Amino acid sequence: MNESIRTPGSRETSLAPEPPFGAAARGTGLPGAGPRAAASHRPADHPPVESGRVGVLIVNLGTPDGTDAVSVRKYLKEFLSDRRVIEETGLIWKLVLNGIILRTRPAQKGRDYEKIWNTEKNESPLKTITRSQSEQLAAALATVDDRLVVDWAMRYGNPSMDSRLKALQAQGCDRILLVPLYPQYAAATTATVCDEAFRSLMRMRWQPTLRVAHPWYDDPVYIDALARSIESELAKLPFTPEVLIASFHGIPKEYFVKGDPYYCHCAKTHRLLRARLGMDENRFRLTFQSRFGRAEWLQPYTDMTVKALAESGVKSLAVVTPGFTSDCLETLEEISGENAEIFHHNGGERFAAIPCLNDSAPGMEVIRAVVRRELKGWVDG
Ligand SMILES: C=CC1=C(C)c2cc3[nH]c(cc4nc(cc5[nH]c(cc1n2)c(C)c5CCC(=O)O)C(CCC(=O)O)=C4C)c(C)c3C=C
Ligand SMILES: [Fe+2]
Ligand SMILES: [Fe+2]
Repeated sequence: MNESIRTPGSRETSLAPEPPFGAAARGTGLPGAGPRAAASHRPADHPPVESGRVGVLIVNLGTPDGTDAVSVRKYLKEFLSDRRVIEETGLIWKLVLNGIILRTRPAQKGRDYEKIWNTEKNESPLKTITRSQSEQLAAALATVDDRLVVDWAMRYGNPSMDSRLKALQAQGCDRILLVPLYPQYAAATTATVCDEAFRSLMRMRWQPTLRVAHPWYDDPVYIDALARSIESELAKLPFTPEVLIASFHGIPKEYFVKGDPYYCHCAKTHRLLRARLGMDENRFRLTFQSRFGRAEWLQPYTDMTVKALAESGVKSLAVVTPGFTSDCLETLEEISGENAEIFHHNGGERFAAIPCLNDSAPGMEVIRAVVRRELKGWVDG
């Protein structure tokens, strides 16, 4: 282990429990200084306590457990009942949700999920990729400090945040870094991860100390990884696209008007990436996808831009989705499927969807850089 690294478990003062239960227990025999379990002087009626480890929990949005309508309905109900996602909570919305959306959308979306499903693992790509990111991060951090424990969870569906936070605590993590896997902050994504974490902590007597990673929309490591990935993907294409679109998931315009920084974060990512790629605004466009419902969302809309470009005579187009840490329904079906079709249907000829950073080498560089930065003061090295 790196001698220069000091983590909480290496400090005498963090041993648990101190008097009145008597002298603190020594190490448990696990590598390094932690975790430690209070044993020798613990009163018989006090439960064993482990501490001294540092958890890192990466959290993605969520996904259904299966493509059948029942699984998709369960997932959509949890997702669309979250007030951070749908801020409208009145009776009319409840009637629309239960009477229309949850009756029709699960079967439709189930068919879309079937098109992209990872049949080998029987799960969605979002889950496969998030697990791999967690495993690769764990392997990288194992060489930094053996008290670090890495895990992954989904905000909606499985594995739940509550179950993984409890599992980290049971392994002795009394400090946990939460990493919502969204480079751009939005209340509908980042804030709801925090809400859920604290809901889980509300039920704990001894809460771990929690840190939340700052969004990395303008981090040079992220911009550089995106640029390198785009350049290498474009180099593989048999054509040079006349236009490149950076398509981000949208949010209702009203959320932006009320003060959500999401639009500004996306615009900044796009501006920095455009400068890094040396493209002008006509060649590299910013758009927003995945509109839901009748209200106005952030504009320009991806599908309408794709259609307008094709109609205006653009024959070759590439779309990159920098706001998604992993490929998912919104990139694999909506962009590679629906938007490619819109482009071809309106006169476009060559369309390419550039993969997300996923668990690629540049993608892992970004996650590692974010985690190492946010762990400072807890784990330095
Ligand atoms: C209805 C409101 C929605 C808001 C606001 C919203 C914001 C938002 N979502 C993502 C990332 C993802 N969304 C995904 C799917 C998805 N999103 C919504 C709705 C809102 N999203 C729905 C209903 C769905 C499910 C599919 C559907 O029924 O259309 C996914 C993909 C999940 C998967 O399983 O692959 C991601 C990822 C962000 C980043 C965001 C705000 C910034
Ligand atoms: Fe979404
Ligand atoms: Fe969509």
